[in-house]
Amino acid sequence: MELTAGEIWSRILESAETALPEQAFRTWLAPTQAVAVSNDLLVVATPNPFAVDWVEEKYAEMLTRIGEHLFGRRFTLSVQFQGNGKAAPVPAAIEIPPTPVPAPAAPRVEPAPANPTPGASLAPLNPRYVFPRFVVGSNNELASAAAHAVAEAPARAYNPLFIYGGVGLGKTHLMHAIGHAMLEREPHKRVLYISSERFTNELVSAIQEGTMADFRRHYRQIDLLLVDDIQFLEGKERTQEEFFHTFNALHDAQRQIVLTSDRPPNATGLEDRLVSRFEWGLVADIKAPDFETRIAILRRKVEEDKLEIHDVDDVLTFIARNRTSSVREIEGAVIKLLAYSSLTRRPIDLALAREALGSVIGTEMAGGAPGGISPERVRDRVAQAWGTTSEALQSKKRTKDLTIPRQVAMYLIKEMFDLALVDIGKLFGGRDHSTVIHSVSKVEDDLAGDADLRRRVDELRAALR
Ligand SMILES: Nc1ncnc2c1ncn2[C@@H]1O[C@H](COP(=O)(O)OP(=O)(O)OP(=O)(O)O)[C@@H](O)[C@H]1O
Repeated sequence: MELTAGEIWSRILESAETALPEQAFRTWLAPTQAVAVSNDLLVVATPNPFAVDWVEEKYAEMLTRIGEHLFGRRFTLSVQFQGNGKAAPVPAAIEIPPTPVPAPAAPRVEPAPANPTPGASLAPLNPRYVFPRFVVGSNNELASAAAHAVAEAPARAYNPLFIYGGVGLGKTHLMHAIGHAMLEREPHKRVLYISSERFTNELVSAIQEGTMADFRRHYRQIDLLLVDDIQFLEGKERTQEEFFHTFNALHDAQRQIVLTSDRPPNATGLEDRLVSRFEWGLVADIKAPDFETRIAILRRKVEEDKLEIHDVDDVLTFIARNRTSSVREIEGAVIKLLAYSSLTRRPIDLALAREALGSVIGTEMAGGAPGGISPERVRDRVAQAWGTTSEALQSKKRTKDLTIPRQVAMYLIKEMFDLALVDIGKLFGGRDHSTVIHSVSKVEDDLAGDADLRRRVDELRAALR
C-alpha cells in the first residue's frame, strides 16, 4: 500500500484532534507537517523550536499508539524544527509494506498502461479492510453475505452489488474486502477502488488534456470496479453519461461492479437509466449496529489490537452504550481512550473511560441515573420536537402526526438504551414487542431515503447528548 507521509500524518492528527483539548491541539500539533516516512520512521516538522521537545515528550507515545491503531504499525516519531514557518515539502508516495493482518492480499498496483491516463492509477486497498476483520451483525448481515457471494463468484452472483447506509457503517470496508478476496485468489486481476469524486476529477482532466481515449481504455479494462459514494455524481451530467458507458462496457464484458452510497439507488438523484442499472443486481443496506454488535466489534478490536483494559466488560459496555450511531464513532472512542491513557500514563479502566469519553446517558439505563437521560426523557423530547405531547405518544391514536414521532422515539430509545423491546413498548401505552420491532425498522428504512428525517434525528440525538 502506498501512503504518503502527509496522508499518514493527517490521519493520525485527525484522531489526535478528537482526543486532545482544542487549545493543546492548536498550539502544538496543528502547525506540524509530515516530512517523510521511511520504514517505521515518521519525520515531522514543526515551525516552533520549543515544540520539538514538547511534542516528543508529551505526545509522541500517544501519536505512536494512534498510528499503530490506524495502520497496524508502530512508527517512531522524529520531530524536527523547520525554520521560517515553512515545513519541508511532503515527498511523493513512499512504499509502506502491507500490514500484518489476517491473510490480506498484497495491495495491487496496476501495471502502467501503454498510454497511462494522468492520475488514473489503481488506488490501494486498505489492508485492514478484510473480511476476517468485519463483524457480522443483524445490521449488516445481507450486505456482508452479498459481498462474500460477489467475492466468490464475481459477475455471476450479483452485478452490480449496491451497498448503501449511513456514514461510518462499514460500506467501504466491505467493498475493499471484496477486492482483497479477489486478489488473493487471482492476483493478476485488475481491481480499481475509486471514489466517485475522483472519477469525476479524472474525467475532467481527461477532457481538458484531450486524453479521453486513454481514460476509457483505462476504465474498461478493469476486472473489479469499486466505486465509493456514487451519490456524489448527482448534478454532474457529463460524468453520469461517461459512468453510464463505463458501467455498460464492464457489465457487458462480465466484469464485476460494486457501488456504495449513503442512500438507496432511487434516492440518489442520478439519471433514471443509471438507477435502473443499479437495481439490476442486488441492493443491500447497512444499518447502525445494535448494542450486541457494538460489543462484538469492540471485543474484536481489543483482540486484534491487543489492547490492555482492566474491567474489560464494563469498559466495553460503557463505550457501546455511549457511542451508538456508527462504527467509526466507536473506533473514535477507542482511539480517544488510548490517547488519554498515554497522556495521563494511566491504565485503561472504567474510571478512565468515564473521564475520557464522558457519558451520553446514565449508566443505570432503565431508570435513568441522576443527571443522566432516561428513556422517558427521550420520548418527551421527541414529542416536543414534533410539536406534540408525551401523552399523545402513549395514546392509542394512530394518526400520521403521532405515528412518526412515536416510531422515532422508539428507534432512539432502542439505540440509546439497553432495554427489552417489551419495556420500550410499555413507555408507549403498552404496545407489544412486534410493534416496537416494526417501528424501529420503519425508521431505519425511512432514514436511508429521507434526508430531512435524517437531519431531524441527528439533531435530536445531538441535543440529547
Ligand atoms: N462490521 C464491522 N466490523 C468491524 N469494523 C467495522 C465494521 N463496520 C465498520 N467498521 C470499521 O468502521 C470504520 C468505518 O467504516 P467505513 O469507512 O467502511 O464506513 P463507510 O460506511 O464507508 O462510511 P462513509 O460513508 O463515511 O465512508 C472502518 O475503520 C471500518 O473498518
